[in-house]
Amino acid sequence: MAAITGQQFLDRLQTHPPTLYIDGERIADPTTHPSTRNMCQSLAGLYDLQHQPDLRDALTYEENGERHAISFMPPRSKEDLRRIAEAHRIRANYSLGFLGRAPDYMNANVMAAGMGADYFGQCEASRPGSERRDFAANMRRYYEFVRDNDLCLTHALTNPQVNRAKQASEMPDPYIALGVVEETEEGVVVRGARMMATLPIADEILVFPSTVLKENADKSRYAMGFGIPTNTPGLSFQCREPIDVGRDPEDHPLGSRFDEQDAFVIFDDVLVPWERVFLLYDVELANKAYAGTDAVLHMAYQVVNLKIAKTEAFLGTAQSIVDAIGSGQFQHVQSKVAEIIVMLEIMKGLEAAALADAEPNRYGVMTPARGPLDAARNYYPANHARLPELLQLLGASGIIMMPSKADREGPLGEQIAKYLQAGRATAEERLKLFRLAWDMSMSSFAGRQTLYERYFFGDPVRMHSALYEVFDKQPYVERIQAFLKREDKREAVAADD
Ligand SMILES: Cc1cc2c(cc1C)N(C[C@H](O)[C@H](O)[C@H](O)COP(=O)(O)OP(=O)(O)OC[C@H]1O[C@@H](n3cnc4c(N)ncnc43)[C@H](O)[C@@H]1O)c1[nH]c(=O)[nH]c(=O)c1N2
Ligand SMILES: O=C(O)Cc1ccc(O)cc1
Repeated sequence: MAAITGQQFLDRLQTHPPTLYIDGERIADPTTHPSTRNMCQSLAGLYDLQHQPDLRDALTYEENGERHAISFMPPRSKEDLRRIAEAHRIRANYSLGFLGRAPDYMNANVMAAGMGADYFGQCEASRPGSERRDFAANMRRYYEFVRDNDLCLTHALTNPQVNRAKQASEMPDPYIALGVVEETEEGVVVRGARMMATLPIADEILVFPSTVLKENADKSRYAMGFGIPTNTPGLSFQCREPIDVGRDPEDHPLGSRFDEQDAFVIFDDVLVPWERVFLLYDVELANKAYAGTDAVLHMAYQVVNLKIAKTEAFLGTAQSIVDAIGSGQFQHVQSKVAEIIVMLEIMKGLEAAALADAEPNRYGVMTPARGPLDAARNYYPANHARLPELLQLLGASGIIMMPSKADREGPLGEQIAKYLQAGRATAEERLKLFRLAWDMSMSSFAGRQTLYERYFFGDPVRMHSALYEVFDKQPYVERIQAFLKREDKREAVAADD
């Protein structure tokens, strides 16, 4: 198989549904359940893009006579990276950048991990040469399996938020955090939970090392990496309250389409077959897994392109509001739109710098530069919340006074058409626009987005610390030291009389 169609995605999900629970109910078929079916359709639409004749070349690449999604392509040159970025942006525009975890993100993860599979071979529990316990071979095969079947992946890294002052082993129960219970002939049995998996409507879950395991020991039952089907026995996804509440897309233009869901993941003695194990017990390897394979950089490259598309959507919406209500001559209004332009140009500049300074990594994969990507993934979470705030400031009461489609078609329809028209738009056009602005800035969909942007790449506090640790500050310290020691010549120049 190769790049799949939307229908193939839906068929697969219907025949192998993940064990999802929403509001106390087991979801037998996510493709038809009211809380999840629209999201399934949106994902199907995203898969269909790669078969659209005008996009096929941009979104897929050929390998061994098959066409695969381009986000699986190991970039070998800057031109490859540029093509991947273009595909990320095309796919991001499908959701105006509001689908945080479209499959491209995890595709970038498994591509980089697959290319850097030797990293996992260093694990002491790995048995190179053995058919099932060779972790490097397992990681390589898993990448090919995911690519060849165009699988949709979710992932879960963090432990339950029980007590952040304690290590996993110090919790009230040793299996609150996900841990290995035993090894068997077939694989490892794991028990416990992971806090967050966005897009549980997926074929597989990748359980990778928790961002930073604070274990004191070198070896830990909590250090692990594996990938298994989302319908594996013993695995359950407790979903959060749905945001898609069945409203017309005209009323909830984003929430009715792109509720990607977030789930708490429970592993009730789940057997992970040996051939799906990539890392075990090794705390140091676990803590560095994303950096050691450069997966974090390829994921960040997808992210920076996605956030460019999202910022462009905020800019387009902001300016449409300004145009609709005729506020563009006010200087503070111009200044607010200019703020979005500045954010956009910063993100575009960082993306361009990451590409310009890309270099092949130790596995021969052309890898975007770390510095600009680290800047982007620290900058955007800190500044994103200003974007919905700016829409609120520009739209004011218009963002709340938005009769629905049913209202427009109801007894007050004529009055609504008259009083809620805009200087340069009919009431219908104006209300559709303001509904979008509301879903970007005010609704529960927007609220979840704001939290997502703050945390999806990790805790910003610890990300800043990590940047502080890795960034080489010494040359700048030395420059200042040299300046402080400089003794300039101070003789007066003789006056020229
Ligand atoms: C909407 C959404 C969606 C997702 C995710 C989050 C959200 C909000 N995440 C999880 C994300 O990786 C996670 O939120 C961050 O890593 C932060 O971890 P916690 O949420 O557990 O906060 P945590 O509980 O660690 O922090 C809470 C507060 O305590 C502070 N704190 C805690 N420990 C600290 C320490 N040691 N030092 C300093 N400060 C500390 C933090 O700074 C913060 O203010 C996720 N993950 C994933 O694996 N897959 C996914 O798909 C998603 N999806
Ligand atoms: O934990 C990391 O080091 C990188 C990372 C962060 C978020 C994520 O979703 C995947 C990887």
